[in-house]
Amino acid sequence: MSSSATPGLKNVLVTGGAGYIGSHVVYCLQKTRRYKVISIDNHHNSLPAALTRVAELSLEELKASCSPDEPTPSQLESTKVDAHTCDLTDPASVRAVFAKYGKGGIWGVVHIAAYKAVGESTEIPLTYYANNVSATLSLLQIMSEFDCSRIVYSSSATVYGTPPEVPIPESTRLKADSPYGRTKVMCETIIGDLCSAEPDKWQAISLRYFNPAGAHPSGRIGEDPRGRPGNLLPLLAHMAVGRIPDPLLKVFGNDYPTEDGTCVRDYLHVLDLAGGHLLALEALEEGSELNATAFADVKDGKFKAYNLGKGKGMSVYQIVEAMRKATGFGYKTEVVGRRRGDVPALIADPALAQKELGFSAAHDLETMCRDLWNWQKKNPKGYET
Ligand SMILES: O=c1ccn([C@@H]2O[C@H](COP(=O)(O)OP(=O)(O)O[C@H]3O[C@H](CO)[C@H](O)[C@H](O)[C@H]3O)[C@@H](O)[C@H]2O)c(=O)[nH]1
Repeated sequence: MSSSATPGLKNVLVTGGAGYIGSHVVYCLQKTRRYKVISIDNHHNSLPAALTRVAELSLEELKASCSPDEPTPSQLESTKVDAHTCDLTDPASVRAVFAKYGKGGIWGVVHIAAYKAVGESTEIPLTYYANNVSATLSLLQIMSEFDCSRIVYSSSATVYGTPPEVPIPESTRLKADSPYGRTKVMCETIIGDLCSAEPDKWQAISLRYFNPAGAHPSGRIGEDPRGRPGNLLPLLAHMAVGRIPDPLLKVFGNDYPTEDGTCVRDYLHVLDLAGGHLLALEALEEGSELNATAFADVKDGKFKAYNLGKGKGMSVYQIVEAMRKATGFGYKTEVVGRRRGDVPALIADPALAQKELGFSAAHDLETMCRDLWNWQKKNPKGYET
């Protein structure tokens, strides 16, 4: 063990720790007081301030929960993040982070960092393959060198492309429609192959995210996209807070085979999504109950993929209405042509994650929109405020 070990805490490396999902995952890990988080982020689409806020929030919550007693040194340590600004495509700097903790010093990895814009990936595919696939390969090689062989991988509903049916079970064939989606399929394949090749060493869980939204209810951490948001909920939040001149929501198509003609997605609260990562990490703990359940039926290496969604679809118009209620803003909409790459409906079948991990996306749409608006109101310019 390295000198960087804190008794009672497992060291977990989170890639993309300062991002929207990463920061909420780090918060959830810290809340257990069982992990010490190390973060790697290149700040391509995030700011270091996110992790400063997470650490402050965790410390405040810890002190409040201990009071009148003082937190223990291990509890205090769990609220700190060892944050590194480095790029996963640069093996030397990633290796230096692992070297700091030594062989076996990092217990597991939550690998979130990736480029994620579907449209952009069709324009610059090589950048996506390099940043998402090559970087993952390099990370796995470095993990192997340092005897770290537990990984929770951030995948996406995009791996299903246009699914033959909704809700979508994990057994659905993978057939991504974009370079971005194919990077996710490739990384799942690589990780699965590794688990098959060395079944006594590697264990991995891939989490296929549906559409995360919302923010921590404190309004201290949330989504802070650079420039004009491309995704629906942050765009509506930016409109309501006055960041978009002449706000007009372009609805990408109302001629889909859905109830109101607009696309349907499965939106879930980001804290529910982040909680799924905790369950996945627990399932990678040898001897744990979740470990036994998750891998009970696995024959060819310990690799498992789970959908993280609510199992409930919402149309674009339903989302606009929910945000109108949350913000009081009078959204104007205009129907335009379909957006390239959009599919009519993506709804998770979350039964497997519920049964094997005990996962539940408990927050409702109203809470999701309220928390998103609370974050946006308090931070009209995001972390730059
Ligand atoms: O200005 C807008 C923006 C979005 N939409 C619609 O709103 C819905 C949701 O769109 P988002 O861009 O918010 O989300 P997507 O489902 O397209 O994308 C999400 O899911 C993808 C997988 O399907 C990827 O993982 C991606 O990174 C992630 O943001 C879609 O029907 C889209 O057509 C509009 O009508 N107008």
